[in-house]
Amino acid sequence: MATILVTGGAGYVGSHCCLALKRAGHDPVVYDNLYNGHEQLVKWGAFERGDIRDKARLAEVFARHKPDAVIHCAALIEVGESVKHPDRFYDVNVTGALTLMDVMREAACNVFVFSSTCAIYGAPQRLPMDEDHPQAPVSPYGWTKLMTERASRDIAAATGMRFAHLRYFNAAGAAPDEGIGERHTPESHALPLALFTLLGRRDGFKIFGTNWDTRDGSCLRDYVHTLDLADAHVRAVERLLGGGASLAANLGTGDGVTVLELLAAIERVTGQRVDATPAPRRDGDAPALVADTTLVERELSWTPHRGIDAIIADAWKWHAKVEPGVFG
Ligand SMILES: NC(=O)c1ccc[n+]([C@@H]2O[C@H](COP(=O)([O-])OP(=O)(O)OC[C@H]3O[C@@H](n4cnc5c(N)ncnc54)[C@H](O)[C@@H]3O)[C@@H](O)[C@H]2O)c1
Ligand SMILES: O=c1ccn([C@@H]2O[C@H](COP(=O)(O)OP(=O)(O)O[C@H]3O[C@H](CO)[C@@H](O)[C@H](O)[C@H]3O)[C@@H](O)[C@H]2O)c(=O)[nH]1
Repeated sequence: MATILVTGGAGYVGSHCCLALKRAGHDPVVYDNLYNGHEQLVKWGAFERGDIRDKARLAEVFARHKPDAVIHCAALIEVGESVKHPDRFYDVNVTGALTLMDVMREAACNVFVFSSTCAIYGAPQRLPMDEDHPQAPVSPYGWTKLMTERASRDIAAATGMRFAHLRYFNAAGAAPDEGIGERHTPESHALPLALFTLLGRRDGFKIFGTNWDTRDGSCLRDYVHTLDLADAHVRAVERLLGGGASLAANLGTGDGVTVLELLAAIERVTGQRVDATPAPRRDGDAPALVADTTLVERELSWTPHRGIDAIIADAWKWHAKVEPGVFG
């Protein structure tokens, strides 16, 4: 059993990582400033409130819990906001990661699992996208993630730290039976927004572009269940703690789903039709993003077990039944 510090563990992906760590026999400790997180989502270990840019507070938490490894999920995540306020994103996502790795070095904590993103690749030059795809982010958010990957690679070479850069495609789904799921404020992701329409929390769903070069004209994405994502984090931590080599790996399913297919799947799963209307393309969107998962299957023996219907069913149960109770 290892003690794992999960930064951003009061957030969406981080809370699922804590559940998976606990199920695997480990001891998660959440470090989060609650900027976008929720204390109600911290259910499987200690909670330490703090900012990843606060070196003294981090050092105190490392001294108290002596983590064997870090899963670094804490970040600002809104791509559009990163265009408006790049300084904030570089500060939290890059300075915060550097501060965290500095404290890790001082505490002789050598395992760093990092929430990266397919946004580091930028516009797709080939599909599916493998890890050697050219890296040319189109937003400051993507750059902060790429810079953190680069910095941790260099720090690892100098210090002996080992890393796993996990490049998520579209995280989706929930663990409603465990009382955790997605709650971003503001929400910008397609699946929760479509479900909010069914729940009367939004007036209608806008399909951002219907003339893309895809099989039905709407954008194609690779949705991966957060429980599958979390399982990959546990595998990555265990590999590195066991002395395994660093890696950078895509986390996706390899199967693309268009926005129109997502809406059809929602109708299939919930029995209700989303009121959706075509709208102009959203700035910064790529037409299609799909992962090549060969590397992660080989290196972590990881395959996602939940397809789009299971993702929607869990998200639907979370938003419709569980989330209102969790947040009062
Ligand atoms: N959701 C996705 O589809 C997706 C895709 C690719 C990558 N990612 C990455 O996964 C990670 C988690 O994303 P998420 O969807 O769970 O977002 P989230 O907002 O739910 O979680 C991020 C957490 O980080 C915390 N945080 C923010 N700034 C902090 C700071 N300065 N100090 C301490 N804690 C801070 C927030 O309070 C929040 O709990 C992020 O790094 C994100 O970039 C997410
Ligand atoms: O109201 C909406 C919201 C989204 N979409 C479309 O749905 C798809 C998925 O959008 P969204 O759920 O917002 O995810 P992405 O924009 O694909 O962003 C994901 O992929 C990025 C990498 O490109 C990551 O950085 C993000 O964190 C992650 O959420 C895109 O084609 C959007 O254009 C709509 O049509 N209507």
